[in-house]
Amino acid sequence: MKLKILVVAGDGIGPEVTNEAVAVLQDVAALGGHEFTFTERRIGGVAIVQDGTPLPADTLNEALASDAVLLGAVGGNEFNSLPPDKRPEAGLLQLRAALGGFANLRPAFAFKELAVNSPLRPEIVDGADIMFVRELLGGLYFGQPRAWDRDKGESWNTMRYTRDEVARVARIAFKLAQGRRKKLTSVDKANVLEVSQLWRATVNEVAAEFPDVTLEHQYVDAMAMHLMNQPRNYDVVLTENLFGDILSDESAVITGSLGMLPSATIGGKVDLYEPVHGSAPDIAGKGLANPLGAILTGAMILRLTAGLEAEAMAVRTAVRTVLENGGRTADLMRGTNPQGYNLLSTTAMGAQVRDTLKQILAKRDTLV
Ligand SMILES: NC(=O)c1ccc[n+]([C@@H]2O[C@H](COP(=O)([O-])OP(=O)(O)OC[C@H]3O[C@@H](n4cnc5c(N)ncnc54)[C@H](O)[C@@H]3O)[C@@H](O)[C@H]2O)c1
Ligand SMILES: CC(C)[C@H](C(=O)O)[C@@H](O)C(=O)O
Ligand SMILES: [Mg+2]
Repeated sequence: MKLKILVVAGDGIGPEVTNEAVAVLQDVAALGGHEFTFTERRIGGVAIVQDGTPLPADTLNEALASDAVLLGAVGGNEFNSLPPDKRPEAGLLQLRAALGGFANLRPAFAFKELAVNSPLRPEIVDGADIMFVRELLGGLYFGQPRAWDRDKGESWNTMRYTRDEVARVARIAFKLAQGRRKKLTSVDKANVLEVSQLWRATVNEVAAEFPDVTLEHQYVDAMAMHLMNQPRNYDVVLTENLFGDILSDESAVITGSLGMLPSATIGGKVDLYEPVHGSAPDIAGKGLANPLGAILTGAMILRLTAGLEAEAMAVRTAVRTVLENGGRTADLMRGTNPQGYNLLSTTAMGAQVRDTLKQILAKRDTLV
């Protein structure tokens, strides 16, 4: 099959981790006789410096002409004094809005090999497998008005949702739950916010279309606690933009590292793929970044945009096998006795995944 992928590697560890994801996808294409083409464009801080804007028109045009966009990360400390609409992060928000994907799927899967990395007890995290569905185009991120009136010493952001915006993302979450363990937890703050009351009422309405799915509601503050106490209780977790941002990073505690988390954004003109983590300025350029979140994001491209389910599974199996064999980036060493593990750089981890993947795909071909 043919696939045109735009790579916007961005800032910090973005280029380091996307390089590894692209190399994995190139191997999948070569071994399977698929034609994947990769184009690179600038976004974020690197684009501010070189083009004067965090989302150059040329990047956006290329994105709109692609089947999928793979983003590394944006942001850096040198931009911290800029107002939000001028920062590298603004380029990412503009890209998300232009591509139109509103359902951001953030799976948090606890590989059992990494249970020891979690500060939670292994018996709590082992087997946890949550699909967060984060609404990505509404809420405080995009609501108007937004401003900081320096003279008055007052600032505003607006949390706004329409019924249709909630219903369309809820339908995606219910459909995902139907294909999984048939449980949906919708997270809001309906005890305080009108927006959350509309959210909850709309989710209840949509639930009537999916009678086989069990729906429960949780307040976001309690959910932050439940996630740590009993992560295995959750299947699909649906929530609005900012709550989803926060809870998905929290789920890094379950998976052992933020560097393990992939994401895919669907429902728009072009699918957008990004690991959940940011540009990690504290470790950028040192070969310390864990590329597995980006590589698993590549697997989501294979599954969701390319429809190559077996190849997506093979990538995941390759990741698991490398972990089983003791391969660890530095972030995955935390909490472990280093003996018995191989400390790998970003590129060495990518290479191990690819070597293992080649073996898996070669075996599969002999079986077919
Ligand atoms: N999608 C994105 O582009 C995105 C997402 C989140 C944050 N950001 C931006 O990134 C910048 C840094 O933000 P932050 O430090 O709060 O969050 P971060 O996700 O960049 O890093 C948080 C912590 O996790 C570690 N970490 C993150 N990814 C890792 C990986 N792959 N391997 C190993 N360790 C990893 C970092 O070293 C750091 O200690 C900010 O400008 C922020 O706005 C961008
Ligand atoms: C960088 C920022 C705009 C982004 C978000 O808040 O959506 C990030 O934290 C994420 O989780 O993708
Ligand atoms: Mg985030």
